[in-house]
Amino acid sequence: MSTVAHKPLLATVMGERQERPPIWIMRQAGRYLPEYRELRAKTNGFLELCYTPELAAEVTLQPLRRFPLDAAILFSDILVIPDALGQSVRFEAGEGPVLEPVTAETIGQLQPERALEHLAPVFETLRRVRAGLAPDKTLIGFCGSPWTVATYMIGGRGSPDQAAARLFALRHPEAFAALMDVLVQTSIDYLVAQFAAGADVVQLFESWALNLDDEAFVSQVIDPNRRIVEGVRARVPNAPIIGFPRGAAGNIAAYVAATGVNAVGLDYATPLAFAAKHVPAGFPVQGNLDPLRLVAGGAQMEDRAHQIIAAFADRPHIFNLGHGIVPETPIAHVERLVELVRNG
Ligand SMILES: Cc1c2[nH]c(c1CCC(=O)O)Cc1[nH]c(c(CCC(=O)O)c1C)Cc1[nH]c(c(CCC(=O)O)c1C)Cc1[nH]c(c(C)c1CCC(=O)O)C2
Repeated sequence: MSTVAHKPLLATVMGERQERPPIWIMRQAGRYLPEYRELRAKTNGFLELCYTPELAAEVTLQPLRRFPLDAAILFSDILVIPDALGQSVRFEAGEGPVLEPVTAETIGQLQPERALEHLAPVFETLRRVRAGLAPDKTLIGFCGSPWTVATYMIGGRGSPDQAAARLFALRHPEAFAALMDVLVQTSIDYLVAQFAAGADVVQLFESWALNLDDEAFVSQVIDPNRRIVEGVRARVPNAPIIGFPRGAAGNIAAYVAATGVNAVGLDYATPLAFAAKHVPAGFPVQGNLDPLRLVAGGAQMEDRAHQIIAAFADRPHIFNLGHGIVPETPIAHVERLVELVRNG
């Protein structure tokens, strides 16, 4: 009889409090690591790296060779979905992603029927990572949530206030609904295939959950995320799902109550006392150290990390940053943080 290895991070997502919080770091594979920069310099572009399973699997595992993290996260990007739908997506050095914006007229030209085949290398990456990962480590897959992906598809790039997409949703409600339908359905298929390829947990990155009034928050964030959770669970019963609605602020309780996610990621601007009060007792949380405290290190990092651990000591808690690690982060600070979370 084979025994299934205990995965502390997966167990925490499923509602089991651990002796010490398991830890992973958003964007843990990336430019703060010299071995990532070295490998990246040998590729022709960021998307090529995402679509080359041998290299993407290697990059996924790099942070786990350095730090005793509890999870690996698939190395890919949320913008492989628009790319798979046939939209032009480029990553310009120093500029971030640049897309050819969709319009009310061109949304009908997206090609959801070709998306999964285009994403086949991602599933191969997951199978390779699974094979190279210790049995007690959790493998996290992910996708961008529909609203966040739509902000890039409509605006053509990142923006401080997502004005282009917010206005589009108000002026072209039917075209916007059609776009969200395509994104919801493609994301369900994509996540189901990630589970089939070995993911233990998936995270929905709703990085632009801010700047929405509460009506738009329901229609643009809560409803699409709930549809994804329901659609995935219809095909993968009890699928473990973390939602990360960055900037949800006062909408956090509604997000938790209505989407059906198992655990909620908190951004670093969410007050600890607010989260403790408004996320129901016993509900798993993830977060939420300011990434700049990890850059600064020392007492600024350590004291706050202890506060976060204490604030969530009475519930299942996954330690993480409140947003992605930044390239300037010293590796020694990451070592110290992981050590502190594991051993105090
Ligand atoms: C909004 C968003 C994107 N991508 C992602 C989000 C949601 C999370 C968040 O809010 O940070 C998610 C993402 N992007 C990447 C991962 C890999 C897994 C991980 O280690 O967490 C994940 C989970 C790799 C990446 N995605 C990107 C890089 C850097 C590209 C490079 O190596 O040149 C990496 C390692 C590029 C990217 N991709 C995106 C932007 C805005 C940029 C440019 C900004 C930047 O460079 O940091 C879109």
